[in-house]
Amino acid sequence: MVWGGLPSSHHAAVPQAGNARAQSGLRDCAGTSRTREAPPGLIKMESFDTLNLNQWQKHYFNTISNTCTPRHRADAYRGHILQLQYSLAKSDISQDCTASLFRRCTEKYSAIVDSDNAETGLNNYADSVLSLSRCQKNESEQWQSSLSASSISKLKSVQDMVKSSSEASASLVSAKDVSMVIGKANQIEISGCHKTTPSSNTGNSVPKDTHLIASLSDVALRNVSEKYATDNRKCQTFTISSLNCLQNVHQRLDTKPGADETNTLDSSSTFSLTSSKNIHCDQFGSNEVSANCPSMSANAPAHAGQTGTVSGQNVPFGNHLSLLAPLSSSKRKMFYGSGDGGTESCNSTSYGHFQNRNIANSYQKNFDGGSRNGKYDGHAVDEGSVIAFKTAKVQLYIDQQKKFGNQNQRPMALNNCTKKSLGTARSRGLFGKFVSPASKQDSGDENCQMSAGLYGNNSDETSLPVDERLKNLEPKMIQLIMSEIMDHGPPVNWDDIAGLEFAKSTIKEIVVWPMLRPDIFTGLRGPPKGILLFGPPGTGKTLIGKCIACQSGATFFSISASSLTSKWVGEGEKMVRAMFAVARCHQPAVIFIDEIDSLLSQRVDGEHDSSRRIKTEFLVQLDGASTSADDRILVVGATNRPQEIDEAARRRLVKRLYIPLPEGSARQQIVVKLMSRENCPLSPEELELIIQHSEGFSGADMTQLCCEAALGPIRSIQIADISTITPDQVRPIKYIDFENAFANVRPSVSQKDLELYEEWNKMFGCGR
Ligand SMILES: Nc1ncnc2c1ncn2[C@@H]1O[C@H](COP(=O)(O)OP(=O)(O)OP(=O)(O)O)[C@@H](O)[C@H]1O
Ligand SMILES: [Mg+2]
Repeated sequence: MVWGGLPSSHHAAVPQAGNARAQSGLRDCAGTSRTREAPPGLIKMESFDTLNLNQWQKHYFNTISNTCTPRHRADAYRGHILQLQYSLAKSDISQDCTASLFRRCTEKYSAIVDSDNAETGLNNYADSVLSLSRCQKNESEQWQSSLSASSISKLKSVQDMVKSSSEASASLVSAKDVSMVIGKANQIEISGCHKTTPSSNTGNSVPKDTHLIASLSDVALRNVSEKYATDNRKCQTFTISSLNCLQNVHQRLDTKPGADETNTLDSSSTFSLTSSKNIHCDQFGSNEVSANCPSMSANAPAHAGQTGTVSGQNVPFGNHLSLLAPLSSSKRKMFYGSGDGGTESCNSTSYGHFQNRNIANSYQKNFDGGSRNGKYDGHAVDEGSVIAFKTAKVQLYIDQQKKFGNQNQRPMALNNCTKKSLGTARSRGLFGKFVSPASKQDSGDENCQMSAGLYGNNSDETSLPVDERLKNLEPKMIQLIMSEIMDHGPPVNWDDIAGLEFAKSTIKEIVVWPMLRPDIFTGLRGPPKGILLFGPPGTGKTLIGKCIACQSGATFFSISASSLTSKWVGEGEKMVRAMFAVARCHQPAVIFIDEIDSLLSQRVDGEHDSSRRIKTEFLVQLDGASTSADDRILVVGATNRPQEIDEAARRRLVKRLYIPLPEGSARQQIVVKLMSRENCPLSPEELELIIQHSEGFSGADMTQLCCEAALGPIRSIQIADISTITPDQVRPIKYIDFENAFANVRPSVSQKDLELYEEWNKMFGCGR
């Protein structure tokens, strides 16, 4: 065996026997019988080819040579390591031996690589670079940042801004420049351009009736940190520091007399801090301020106890702080929102409207401690949810979704009903702004957005449910029904309808009660699917429709036949389908079709195809294969031409109620009601005479008669005096005015027409 280049001292550790012995010797090199570790070069000859041997020897020589550079030695040890890996892979040496040798080689290798000694190590590259750089001239020591508070304040633009903001009575800080952080400590920190440091409770108390106005941040309030703790609430400390440099928000600490002292933030006095806890304002100019207050409130007077109020929403003190610059009233309104005044416990959190998402997000993000449920617009807000501004309608919709679920997607109730009108019954009136139904889809209209959200039409709220029944319908039609046709008229009561007792009681029986008690009105007692109100013009048919809308509690769709046929030429039947589909989603629903004769007139030869399709679709929807017996959709039609209605439609409008001309008592009711709002001291005899003279008048005629009589006193005034006379100088309405009015107002219904109605009522009517 030849161990090339190995020093004799190492030979003792070399296995002297053959291959097997050599292997066992290597394997035992870390064992007890041979305690001496084999040097890196101890590898049996037979396991190496010549090349490896040469390399090994070379490496070994390099490691022991004093003349070798650190780099050569490092290479040598790296070579040893590779050789060991190679030998281990070939099972030429034992694992124990490999581990031992590895450790030694690695240590030595690392010692060379990591050493920054220029003679023995390699880790000195940086030194040379640094020494090189040290030779270069470096001016960094002379450099100073210009971004210091003093240098910034010297800038002309900053000074101008400070000056203008000082002069301004209102702050320029907007909520969007303010952020809040809520931490665990019992502190609220409001930081402006200076670093915020919570102050200790060592400030001077604000004397009563003292008004301090501070100019807050010239850079606006960038960070408002609200630190809040669930525990130790009684000694919460609110710290407003670094206020001396805050130029833009005027803060008035207003200590008011009362059971507790009140501190008011915000120069417009809309935000107040009232708390039994301590409020400190440090560095407030030269003043230090602290005051004890019972609660914190916005737009609210001082409250004793733990609860503050944000615009009607009670806020547990310490859970909510929004430092507002005096905002414009609209912005402030948005910020505060309109709360419901509901009381929350001290462990819950209330939010007003957060005008700025950042605030809300920051607030929400950093909310720590206390109850996890808060209130938003009077509705629960879970922790983690992002508070974003929602309109009341959208919020109401969300609430109703929670309440009714997908089954009953009623939108919102107004006066116990939701009224929707299509076409003629729009509330915009004569001078209302034209709203294109098409453009509404893309507009930011709230209703539109809501309906888009409702029906999953490319809205932000795509997560909202899409009703299966609406999937095949055109979104624009659904949106039209949901938003463009919405109408909220003045509420109408049953008492507003004079006379017509039979019709009213029948409608209550058919419409109102089944809506209220659907569990009782089932089977044979189930309500009819259609009602027809027919009678002379001006007798109150449309009025009844409005009353149903308000009193039934159902979703109310008021649709004009002409709008179906004119606006959607060729698409009228789709519109009808969409209307029923939407109504089905909003059960119980009432579809009121005024002048139904124009929609469901008798089908004749040569009729336009589109109107025929509309009729067919309507009949199918009203009582067809696609209609479920459980659907609680009532169609109420009104017409003064009942004889023109198609017989198939007539059959489906099961209850056909005659709405006749008002009787004497009803006419008297109308006159008394209308005159009660005027200065009209009519005697009973005079009233009786008026009723006698108005035989054959419709309700509309009676209304017109009263309007005409009411003009009598005005006509008696000299034209020259019209411009100067005061309302109380106008004389009362007298009987003579009615007499004159009778000369101008005639009954609008002829006797011949009346006979036709009577006849039709006898044939098809359900009334007396
Ligand atoms: N029974 C009534 N009680 C009180 N007011 C009535 C009554 N009937 C009619 N009026 C008055 O007449 C006006 C018109 O009534 P309404 O529009 O309901 O008539 P209509 O039956 O629908 O007529 P048309 O068949 O021409 O549509 C009402 O706004 C109301 O002022
Ligand atoms: Mg009418």
